[in-house]
Amino acid sequence: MAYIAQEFLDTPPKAEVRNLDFYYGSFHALKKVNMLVADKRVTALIGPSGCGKTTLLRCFNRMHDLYPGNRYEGQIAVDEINILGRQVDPIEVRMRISMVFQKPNPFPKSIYENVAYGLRVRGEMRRNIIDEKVEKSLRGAALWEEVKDRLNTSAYDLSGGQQQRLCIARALVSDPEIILFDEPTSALDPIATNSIEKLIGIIKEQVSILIVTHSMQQAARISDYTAFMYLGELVEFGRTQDMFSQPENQQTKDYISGRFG
Ligand SMILES: Nc1ncnc2c1ncn2[C@@H]1O[C@H](COP(=O)(O)OP(=O)(O)OP(=O)(O)O)[C@@H](O)[C@H]1O
Repeated sequence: MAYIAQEFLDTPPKAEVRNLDFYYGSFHALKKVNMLVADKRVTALIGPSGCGKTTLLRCFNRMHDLYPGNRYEGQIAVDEINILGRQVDPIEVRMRISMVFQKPNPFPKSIYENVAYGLRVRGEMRRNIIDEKVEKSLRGAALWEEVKDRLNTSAYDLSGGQQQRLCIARALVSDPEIILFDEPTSALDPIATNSIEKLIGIIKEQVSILIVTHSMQQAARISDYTAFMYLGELVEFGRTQDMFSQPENQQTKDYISGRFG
């Protein structure tokens, strides 16, 4: 899809994907993707299985760098700096842009240590600062009241929904500018899903959010903008309301109405 004008958004773009191609070895997984991520808004990535949603999401925090043979071409500019640039440290990028995965994946540590870990690896040693930030992040993830009296117990003793909120607290602790969510509720029941969706609505007041979802209802409920992908291309990008009521592209229309995928 061609370049999207910044004026299209109701807030300035936090990130801008420009002519992005991505290759897994010789497999061309993303093809000239252009997209905007509006500041303090939720952008949903939708499309049939294998279209490249997760691949695109992972470009944003340089996850692909962990495997040899992967290659990017093009740019993802965050505040006008290309985070795919060779001079940019991927570890730095992952502090600014954190990720929450499909399955809750707490570390085999206490609730407290799960959140504190991100601070410790950055060299934070001051106990009072760590305490403060752990509490703030757990509050931000709507988990504090449930765990404040058992911070030193194992994260594995939490329910799936609580574990996912713990992972959100872990993502929040580095004060990220963008949070990437890869199907964050697909392993959760409807009640836990509802609480994560509500939470995303609150977090977006502070942070820009990009979310991959297979649920059209979820995209419609929580996102402000939606990007529809197909076979590695970004086919349509628009305001979620418009996209779901009057998609411009026939493929988008077919997908949204459940006619394929
Ligand atoms: N590590 C890899 N090596 C080679 N090809 C890969 C790799 N990971 C993904 N692919 C391929 O890249 C394409 C896009 O995959 P991706 O996981 O991004 O799709 P997706 O839209 O997120 O799918 P789903 O909705 O099923 O999670 C697919 O054809 C997939 O087979």
